[in-house]
Amino acid sequence: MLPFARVAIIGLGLIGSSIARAVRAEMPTVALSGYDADPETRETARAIGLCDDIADTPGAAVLDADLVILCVPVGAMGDAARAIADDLPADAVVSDVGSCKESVAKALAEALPDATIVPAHPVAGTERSGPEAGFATLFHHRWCILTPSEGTDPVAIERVSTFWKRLGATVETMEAAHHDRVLAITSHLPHLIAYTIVGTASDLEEVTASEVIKYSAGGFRDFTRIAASDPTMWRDVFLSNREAVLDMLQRFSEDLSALQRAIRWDKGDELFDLFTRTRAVRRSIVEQGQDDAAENFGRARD
Ligand SMILES: NC(=O)c1ccc[n+]([C@@H]2O[C@H](COP(=O)([O-])OP(=O)(O)OC[C@H]3O[C@@H](n4cnc5c(N)ncnc54)[C@H](O)[C@@H]3O)[C@@H](O)[C@H]2O)c1
Ligand SMILES: O=C(O)C(=O)C[C@]1(C(=O)O)C=C[C@@H](O)C=C1
Repeated sequence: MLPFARVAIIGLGLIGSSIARAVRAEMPTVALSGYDADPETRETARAIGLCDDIADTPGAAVLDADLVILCVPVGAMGDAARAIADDLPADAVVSDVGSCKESVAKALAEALPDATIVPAHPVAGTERSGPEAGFATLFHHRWCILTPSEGTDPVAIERVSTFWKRLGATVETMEAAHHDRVLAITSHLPHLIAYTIVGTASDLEEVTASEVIKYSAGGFRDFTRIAASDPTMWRDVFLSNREAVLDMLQRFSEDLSALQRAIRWDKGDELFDLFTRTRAVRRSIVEQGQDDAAENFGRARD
């Protein structure tokens, strides 16, 4: 049985459009409506037939929905929720896909005090954005983390969980604060490091900077992919998950200083031991079959 019959997607960028495509592929009888604040994005969504209906107002998009998913940058979640408040059906479940959960849960609860809210975070994406960047298989074999607050209707949680499983994801539930600490180190800090290293390289003297581009090899290239990620989305992530990111950054800086010392004082054993430990981490990730990112990116570009 389908967990929902009428799904409204607010925000039709990479994640919203991927959900729309995945719903079409996996649950074709579900009625899909969509809305995006950007008129050009709405036009594109109509032109590519992303949903059954692309509304011109957020209220019109959610009028008949039994599931509403907010797929906007985390800093815009509160605005997007306020914009649907008057038209949201009383029995609709509201969810989101934000990359941080505590701040979003607070914004949604304030904007929609009477709604049933089941926050979610599909841990899957690419550096691209917009309605044409999405693809139906984005969530296959990827985690989707639900962070419902205490007292949330278990039936609503189960329905949202079933929805994500139908899109190919593996679902896990955890507390929002814990989610934000875990993702601070596994996703947010890596993006900060990528933005920094590419920024540093591009600030080098003119000749060297052009050589950096010309000779960029595997490692740096991978950083440039991550550093091409959407500026609005990532500005919002860092400002919304401030405490956890600053804490992880402090620990990272201390470890980086230790490495700096090891290089300065010729402590080869320290370097070797660390690199041996990190190689084991990579191998265990590959063994668990979690390294299908490259495959996903290949599909994204087909
Ligand atoms: N990109 C990723 O890798 C990824 C992965 C998982 C979760 N997320 C989360 O998904 C959300 C969307 O990210 P994305 O990558 O799809 O971004 P995107 O830039 O591709 O799309 C966001 C869309 O939201 C629209 N929008 C902004 N404010 C709005 C509002 N108030 N009402 C309606 N539409 C509005 C924008 O016009 C844009 O089309 C973010 O919260 C992000 O943290 C992103
Ligand atoms: O691989 C990428 O391009 C991503 O940025 C995806 C990624 C991640 O860090 O893993 C980015 C942000 C999300 O909230 C979830 C997934």
